[in-house]
Amino acid sequence: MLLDNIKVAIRIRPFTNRELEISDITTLLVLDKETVSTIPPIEAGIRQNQKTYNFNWVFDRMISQKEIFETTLEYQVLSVLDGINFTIMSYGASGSGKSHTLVKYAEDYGLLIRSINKIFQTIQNKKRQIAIKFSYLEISQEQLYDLLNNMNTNLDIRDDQDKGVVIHGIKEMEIASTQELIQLIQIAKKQKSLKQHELLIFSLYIQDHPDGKLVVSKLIFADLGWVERGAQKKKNISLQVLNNCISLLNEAKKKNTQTFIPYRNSKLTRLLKESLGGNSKTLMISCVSPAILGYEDTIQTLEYSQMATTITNQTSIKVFQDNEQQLIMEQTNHDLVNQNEELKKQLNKQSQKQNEVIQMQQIEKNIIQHFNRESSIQEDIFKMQYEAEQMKQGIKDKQQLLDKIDLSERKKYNQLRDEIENDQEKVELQENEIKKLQKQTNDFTIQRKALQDNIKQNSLVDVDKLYLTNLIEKFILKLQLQEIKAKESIYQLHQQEQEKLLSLQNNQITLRDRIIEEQRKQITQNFKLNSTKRYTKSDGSSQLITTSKSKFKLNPILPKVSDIQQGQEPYLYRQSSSRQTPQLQTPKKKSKSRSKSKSRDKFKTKIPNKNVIDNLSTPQIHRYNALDRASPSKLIDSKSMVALPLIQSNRSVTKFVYDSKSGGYKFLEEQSIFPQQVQKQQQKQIPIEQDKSFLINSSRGSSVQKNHIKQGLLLPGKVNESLYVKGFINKEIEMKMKLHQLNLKMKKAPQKK
Ligand SMILES: Nc1ncnc2c1ncn2[C@@H]1O[C@H](COP(=O)(O)OP(=O)(O)OP(=O)(O)O)[C@@H](O)[C@H]1O
Repeated sequence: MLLDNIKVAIRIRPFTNRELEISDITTLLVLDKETVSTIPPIEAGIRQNQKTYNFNWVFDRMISQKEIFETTLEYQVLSVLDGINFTIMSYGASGSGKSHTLVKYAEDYGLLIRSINKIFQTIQNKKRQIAIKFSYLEISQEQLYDLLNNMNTNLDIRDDQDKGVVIHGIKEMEIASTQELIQLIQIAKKQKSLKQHELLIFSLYIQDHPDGKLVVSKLIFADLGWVERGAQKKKNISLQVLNNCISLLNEAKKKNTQTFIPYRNSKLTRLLKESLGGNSKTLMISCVSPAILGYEDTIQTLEYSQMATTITNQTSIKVFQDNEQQLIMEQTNHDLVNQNEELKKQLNKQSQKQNEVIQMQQIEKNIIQHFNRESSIQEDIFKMQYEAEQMKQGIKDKQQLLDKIDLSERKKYNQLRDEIENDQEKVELQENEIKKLQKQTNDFTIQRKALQDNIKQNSLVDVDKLYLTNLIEKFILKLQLQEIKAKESIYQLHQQEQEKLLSLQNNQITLRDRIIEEQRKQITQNFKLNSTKRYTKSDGSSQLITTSKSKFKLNPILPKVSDIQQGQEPYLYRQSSSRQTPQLQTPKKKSKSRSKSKSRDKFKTKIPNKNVIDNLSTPQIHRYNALDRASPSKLIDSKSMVALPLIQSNRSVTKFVYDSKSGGYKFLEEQSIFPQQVQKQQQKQIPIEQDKSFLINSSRGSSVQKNHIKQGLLLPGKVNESLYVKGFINKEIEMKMKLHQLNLKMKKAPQKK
């Protein structure tokens, strides 16, 4: 049995940036390698005298981890290979550098990694047969947690006669290298909870001890938590008991008496019982801050650390009996082999899983990035298409406005025309941009395929593959939805435009019907009045025939227009009796076959002769009419009062009048226009393009004026027969068809969704 005092090293850590902001004055003065003196800070107003402490080692701020290890442990720790227990504990306030000094397991390694590495090096060099088992636990709020197996929540400390203090149920893993230890710590740290005290325990099974017997030793690294402030303060019982034990052991030593040491009062002191006055070599690394901020903690650390220097341990080697040794060896070997396998499997599994996760995350990221790009380009295209459509509509509206502007308002006219040109340029630019973007989308199909192939070819598990395939499907669906939505809004835009047009045209149809009705009445009236009068044949007979035919379509004797021979100008011929029905005569010599027909004998074919007077007792509808010549859109203005000459006979003219004051239309029969006047008007040719006005008769009597008619409401030309009217009706049907198709399309769109 060897008597050996606890060794205590003081490590002063460097100032932190935060501490330097307050003050760079140190509270500790290192007098030599073993002595440190406190400098009570005046700023803190603490009335204390300077005090000097002695330790085994005092390490100043700039000392390296390596130096500390080489000074305090490099060879000392190897005593565990001889069967002697060894404990290294870090003690000190929060943030004083305990973990940094003791358990740092990356880069600037702490004492733990350096010690284990030294042990493995030694075992390897001397080819010694030693097995090392590792267990890792945490003490928090007087509870033990197994950090190598988080399922183990029911750990229990027991006292064994032969083995000393034993943690029942704790997992022990065999380690064969420093690297394995680092990996285990890394895994364990992930499940670490609130840190208070951490204990890393190594059991060394020494098979080649010079005694020829199995020797077991323990190496413990204890990273002790400090007294927590606030709510935690009372709960760190373990540290309070530890301080108490140190204090009592120190007193006992000073007084040279036997004192009861309350190790059992806390989990920590129970586990460290052998390290404090028991069978173990112990190194206490006390960490302190040089800053004024931590002065009180520094003093407390130095005080307890100094007390610890007086504690004496008695070290002895624990040797097992032969048969017992054999059993333990076999058991240990068996355990070690199993645990080794398990560890390797775990590590393999973990790295494989990690690879899969990384691969999967990468593919997922690629998919998301790709479809975000697709979506944003598609959105841009639709947005621009919508804007272009809006602009086009705007242009149409402006165009209509332009048509209404009178040429006399040249400035306004030019301004609007420029605006239209500008808008057209903008639309062109927009459409070019759209084309550019659409070019970019060409590659998307190939890229999508590449993403799908990547999933198939990858060594991912089926669940992951399925997830990624579904992800692509989901994005494609989203894009389709986006497309339908965008098209819907463009359809709506078109629909609005068409509805606008349709309602306008409906108004015109109503108007037309009213005109027709009035015209019919007028014709019937005139027919009765003038039935006995004779009329001269009109030129332009084809139109006259068409008109007359329509007006007298109830008369079954009248031939169809198609019956009239080509090249022969048909005209209406009226037989002598004024009461006879009007009949058509065609020239005889050019239609021999027809002349044979009995039914047509009544009609004599005649070479058109301007002198022949048509005695057909129908009202002669004035051939030249502004309605015939002028574009219908020029005939009526919805804003001013306009009279539209509709039907003219020798005696009267009936006009269709829009009265903006009353907001409606009305029919007026006006004063007579004599045939001579009519003739004059007929001869007067007004070019359609230039005709911005036409002659109207004001309802206010004789003031026959040439009024300026602004273009406005569309009105059918020659009421019921002009090509325009026919075209208009066709257009209406066409529009309705379009609207119907559009509606069908719109109904289908949500079904697609
Ligand atoms: N000697 C040193 N050199 C450089 N940095 C250090 C040193 N000591 C401590 N630090 C740094 O100071 C910070 C606190 O150190 P550490 O976590 O080791 O303190 P602690 O005493 O273990 O604190 P706690 O008890 O709260 O866990 C860490 O960022 C650490 O890297």
